[in-house]
Amino acid sequence: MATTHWELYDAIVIGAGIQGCFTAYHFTKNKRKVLLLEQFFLPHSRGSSHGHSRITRRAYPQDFYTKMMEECYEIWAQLENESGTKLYRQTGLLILGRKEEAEFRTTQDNLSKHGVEHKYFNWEEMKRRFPNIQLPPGHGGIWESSGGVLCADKALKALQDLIRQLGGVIHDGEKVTEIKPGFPVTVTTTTRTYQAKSLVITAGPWTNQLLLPLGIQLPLQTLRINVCYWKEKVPGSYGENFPCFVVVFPDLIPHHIYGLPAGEYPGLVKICYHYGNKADPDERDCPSASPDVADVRILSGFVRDCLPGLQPQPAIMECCMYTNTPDKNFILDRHPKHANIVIGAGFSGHGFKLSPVVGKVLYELSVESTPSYDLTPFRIRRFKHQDKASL
Ligand SMILES: Cc1cc2nc3c(=O)[nH]c(=O)nc-3n(C[C@H](O)[C@H](O)[C@H](O)COP(=O)(O)OP(=O)(O)OC[C@H]3O[C@@H](n4cnc5c(N)ncnc54)[C@H](O)[C@@H]3O)c2cc1C
Ligand SMILES: O=C(O)[C@@H]1CCCC=N1
Repeated sequence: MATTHWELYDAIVIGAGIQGCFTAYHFTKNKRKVLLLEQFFLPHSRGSSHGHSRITRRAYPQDFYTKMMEECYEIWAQLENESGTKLYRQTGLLILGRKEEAEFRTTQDNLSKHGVEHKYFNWEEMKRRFPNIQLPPGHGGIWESSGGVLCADKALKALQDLIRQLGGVIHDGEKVTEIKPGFPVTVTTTTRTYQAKSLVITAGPWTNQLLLPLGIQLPLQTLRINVCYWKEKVPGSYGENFPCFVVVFPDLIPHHIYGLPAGEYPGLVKICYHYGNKADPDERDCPSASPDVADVRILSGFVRDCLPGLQPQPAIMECCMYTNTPDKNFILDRHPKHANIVIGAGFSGHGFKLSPVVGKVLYELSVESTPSYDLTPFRIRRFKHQDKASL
């Protein structure tokens, strides 16, 4: 039976992925008592935040993300200073596509509007500057020099160390099994019961499991993503001086492809498809899941045609989870009936870079201070006519 722990926390945060860690970090920075609960022993690789690397960039078609990224870059730098750990490598980033295509053009316009340094390279310029990228005719690249790589595992460790140093409490290996709404909110795990003034749920692909007894289901799709690594034919050709890239070829490939320079594993370039197979996070690796590999076939074709210096079959395949919303925008909101329960979910495969501001906003919602950003695009009520939603 779970024993009761009689300390009243300002907040309990469920889930020590990057969003829960940054939320707990903002609580401790603001001198609030926070308890971060994680079902698995840390570190673990069963959610969405593990692995060595993530892309960071300001290049987005939606200007609310570009705006948020300004402060994200500042907080990432602050975290580097406070932890004494290098977390960001500036590699530059290319968005590859066609000027005539809406998303490509909106991204370029958005960078101009926000004064972000960037350039457009047409097909000939791309060929000259990046001879190891072979684009289809008529395609070009938007170059954003501030794009780069974030060190994901190191960031999680840095945040968890700082949360503890600043007086926050982290309990790993404790799965939350029951939430009793109210003031205070009562949270029971596999070992103990706790109370807090507010609760933040940042449970990644497990979010709807926790929300079911709280009377809502969000329209979230949980996907198993194949994380593929591709071998350089000539060692070093896609390493040090190669940028991150995002491929936006909607006429040829239904979802984005993205890549990061070799470095994580020597001589291997990480290239993934921005879509996967539907999967329950608890059954991600079960042999019965037998995912189809249409994504890997698409990636192989892209590598063969556009990155001729790489072997066109993956050398390593790992696994990660996405939690997608129908519009691929995040959910950052309060529970519709319980105002002291805050939800951060649906990061749709692009939430890592934005986690410093996500954590700040979730903190602000919990302590009822005015959010620093307009949260209209992230509200739960935008789904009120959605089939899968029960709000
Ligand atoms: C292959 C891949 C590549 C990506 N690339 C990029 C990129 O280049 N750039 C970018 O910005 N983003 C990228 N992302 C997206 C980004 O990594 C995610 O948006 C982000 O990690 C989501 O974090 P999270 O904290 O919401 O979820 P998670 O990391 O899944 O964390 C949720 C946590 O909650 C815990 N939990 C769940 N239920 C309970 C419970 N009942 N009790 C206690 N704990 C619980 C889980 O164990 C887990 O640790 C990528 C994602 C993947 C999978
Ligand atoms: O968020 C990112 O930058 C990457 C690349 C584009 C698709 C998803 N993740």
